[in-house]
Amino acid sequence: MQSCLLVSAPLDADADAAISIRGLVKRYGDRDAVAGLDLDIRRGEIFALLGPNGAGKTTTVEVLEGYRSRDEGDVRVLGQDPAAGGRRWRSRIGIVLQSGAGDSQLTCLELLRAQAAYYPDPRDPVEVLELVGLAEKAGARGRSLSGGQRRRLDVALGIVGKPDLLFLDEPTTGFDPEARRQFWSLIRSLRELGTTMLLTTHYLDEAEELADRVGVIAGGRLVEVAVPAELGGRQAAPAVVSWTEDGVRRSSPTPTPTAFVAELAGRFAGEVPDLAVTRPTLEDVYLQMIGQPAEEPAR
Ligand SMILES: Nc1ncnc2c1ncn2[C@@H]1O[C@H](COP(=O)(O)OP(=O)(O)OP(=O)(O)O)[C@@H](O)[C@H]1O
Repeated sequence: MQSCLLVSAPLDADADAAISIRGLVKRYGDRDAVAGLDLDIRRGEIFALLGPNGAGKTTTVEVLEGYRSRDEGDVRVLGQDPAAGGRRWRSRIGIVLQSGAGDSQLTCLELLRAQAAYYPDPRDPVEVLELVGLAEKAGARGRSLSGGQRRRLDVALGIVGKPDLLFLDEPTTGFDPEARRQFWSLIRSLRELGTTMLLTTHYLDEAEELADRVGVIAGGRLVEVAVPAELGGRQAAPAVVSWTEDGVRRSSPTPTPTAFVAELAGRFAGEVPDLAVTRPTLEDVYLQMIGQPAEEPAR
């Protein structure tokens, strides 16, 4: 039995993973929007899918949600093929789309109650409003909410069914910095409750802050999957030590920054002016991976 599993594991989707994808292909006409994608997302994990516009993120996620057909490949979401997922399977999945239900005439609580009625074992709508920080807006109509509050309502609607797996599509677009931080803390609370999350985002700091692992997709292919700190060999990349000397900003890459700084400190006999030790950011390695320069050239 064991040897059989070992032989077949690389080819077959993993039924124990929250999401397992093998050889996914989706074509629009003669164009491959997704061109042979393999990925496993573990239960309880927060996974961020990164990629430039048109990379294939939405197409992939829609296949996983059961809203888009595929041309090739084996896909399992919570152990089911989403193309054949029934009502019971769907009730275990939550989806937070880019544009939500914020314009509704119903109040927040009414909306949540209506949504909860579709699920066999929903969360208490009042508790969900508290969890997303909208308790005081229970009686407010969706259209009276601010942009950030509407997004929280979208998340509330996505989680009221107590999903095992939550899809979040660019959840914090348009948030102010404080609202984003509050939202991140909400996502962490959901993780503590055991929810697996697949997040697409264009914010690299968001991926770094939240994700256990990130996957970079470009041209319909997965370029790399790694924990954020290790993407693109970041951890092993040489540090860059920068300082100011004789009024000039200097910098030097070094594999041994501690020794380098000690030597500098000796030379300056005390504080090294404007000393900084940096390593490539997630954004640096991401832009390199997708073939973009780290900084836009001046026009
Ligand atoms: N319904 C469709 N018909 C034809 N082509 C499509 C369709 N949907 C997507 N595409 C194409 O498939 C490719 C992948 O699109 P997709 O929306 O999956 O990218 P994305 O990574 O989600 O982009 P974004 O970051 O802009 O949301 C793009 O070239 C897009 O133009």
